[in-house]
Amino acid sequence: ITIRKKSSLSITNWPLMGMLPSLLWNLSRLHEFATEILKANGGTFAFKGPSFTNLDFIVTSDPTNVHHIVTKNFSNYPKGPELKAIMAPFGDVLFNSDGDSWKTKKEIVLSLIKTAGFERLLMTTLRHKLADSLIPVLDHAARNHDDGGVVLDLQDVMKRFTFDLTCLLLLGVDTECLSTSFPRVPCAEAFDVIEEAIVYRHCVPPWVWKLQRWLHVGWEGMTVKAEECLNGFLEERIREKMVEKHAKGSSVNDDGDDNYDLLMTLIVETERLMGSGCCFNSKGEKFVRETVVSLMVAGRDTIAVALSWFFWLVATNPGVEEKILEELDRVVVTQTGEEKGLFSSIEELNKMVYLHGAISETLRLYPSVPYEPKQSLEADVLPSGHGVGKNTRILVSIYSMGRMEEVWGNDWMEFRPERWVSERTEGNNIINDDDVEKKKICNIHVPSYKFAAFMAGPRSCPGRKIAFMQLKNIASCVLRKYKIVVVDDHPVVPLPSIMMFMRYGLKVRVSSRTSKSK
Ligand code: HEM
Repeated sequence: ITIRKKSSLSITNWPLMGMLPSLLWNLSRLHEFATEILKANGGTFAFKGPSFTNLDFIVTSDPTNVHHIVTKNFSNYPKGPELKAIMAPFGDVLFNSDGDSWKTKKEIVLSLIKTAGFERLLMTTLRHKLADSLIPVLDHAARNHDDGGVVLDLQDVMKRFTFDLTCLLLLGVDTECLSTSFPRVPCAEAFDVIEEAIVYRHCVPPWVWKLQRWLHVGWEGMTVKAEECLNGFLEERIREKMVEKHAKGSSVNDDGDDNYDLLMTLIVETERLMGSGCCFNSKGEKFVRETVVSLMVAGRDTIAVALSWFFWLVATNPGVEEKILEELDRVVVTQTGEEKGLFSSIEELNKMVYLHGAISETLRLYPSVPYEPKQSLEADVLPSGHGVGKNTRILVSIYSMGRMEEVWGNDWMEFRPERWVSERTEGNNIINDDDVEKKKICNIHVPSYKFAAFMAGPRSCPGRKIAFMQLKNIASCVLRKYKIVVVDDHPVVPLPSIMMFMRYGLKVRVSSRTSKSK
């Protein structure tokens, strides 16, 4: 794929200030601005910061460059020390680790989530949380629909839902953020404050936030308190589990896959790595806590924002909504004692090919993680011909990658799940168009350096399968039960952030599909 240079759109490189004025001017529409610049410059652009700072970086959306950076020359492009400092409020987590520390953490994380036990735990926890919290909240909103209706911020609902779900999966405790009273939950709020602090640190020179942290003022002052709150919450859970482990003695983890306990497994694995009883000291406890935080960061907001964009795209594309509902009517057949279609089995999820396409299409246009930061170790030359100096910051714009005409065609701006669906006929027989039995409908595979929502190479997302299981189950349950209507004139735009949040949330009204409003 060669990305053609479209026009001469460029950014003025001012003496002393470099290109910073244009960047600041366009900050509120950062993703769009980056995409315009990248399209006009063949997919790669060298940004010059003010001459008195160290703010130069290269931004790219060129799949060939991305393949080079994240796979072929992976060892030359770690996350780098700057990201580590920026993300320090979460601790020494997987996302900001490099080298051996990353390998150890990754191995442990994979041993926790790539198991049949975890998959089963996910399915039962999801079923329980859908029935006990998401549906009651949406039912409550739908009951008042005829009286003008309750306006819900669906993004907030999804964030609360995924926080509860993640804590249940990882720690075995229900934080109950999502209920009709929309309570304030300190550990969830602390998590949000830390995330915002990380965005803030990306935007100001390091000496500013370091000084603020030292003085305990501004965002940094709030962040110190938030870290204490989140760490206190996690440490309490870890200590409880340690006590349980010692009470159980050698029978620990004898429950098999049916009663998988992720925190217990993590403690056992940590002790195997660092020695028995290590989780009672600060080093072992820190390792366990940081592994839990890594999985909270990985699996909470990524899912919440993907669902928010999905519901918005579906609500504003009635043709797509109709096709998803048709597919769900066809494939959701099990009657498990509860309402039909409330919760789907793995076999049913696998048959939701069009829904899978709609979710992939959502992530193409609105990837939960819009940028992937890297920093070169040594000088290099990218396949596009751009020179990379030693210690140069690189930003892969995943958002712009989903909008490149050369990759997605000239209808790249359209939300078209059909892009991801292939209808092959079985055998060589020419078949009738409506001979569905013989038609093999499946999803089209797009290489991960083109569809980069889950990134590519050794650091690609190991939670992709789990993510689709969650997204499809939540999406199918909600769509079958409720019609979602976005409030008139509600502005839906991305927040320029490390996560693809909607700036003003997603204000909607919901009505029950079983009532007259279907
Ligand atoms: C829509 C959902 C999701 C999306 C779009 C997504 C996307 C990504 C991306 C882009 C990365 C690379 C980030 C980086 O290197 O900075 C990543 C890494 C990762 N993801 Fe996901 N993710 C999703 C859900 C999940 C879930 C549900 C889990 C686990 C339960 C998970 C676990 C991880 C882990 C552990 C990493 C770190 C990999 C490493 O550094 O080697 N993700 N994800």
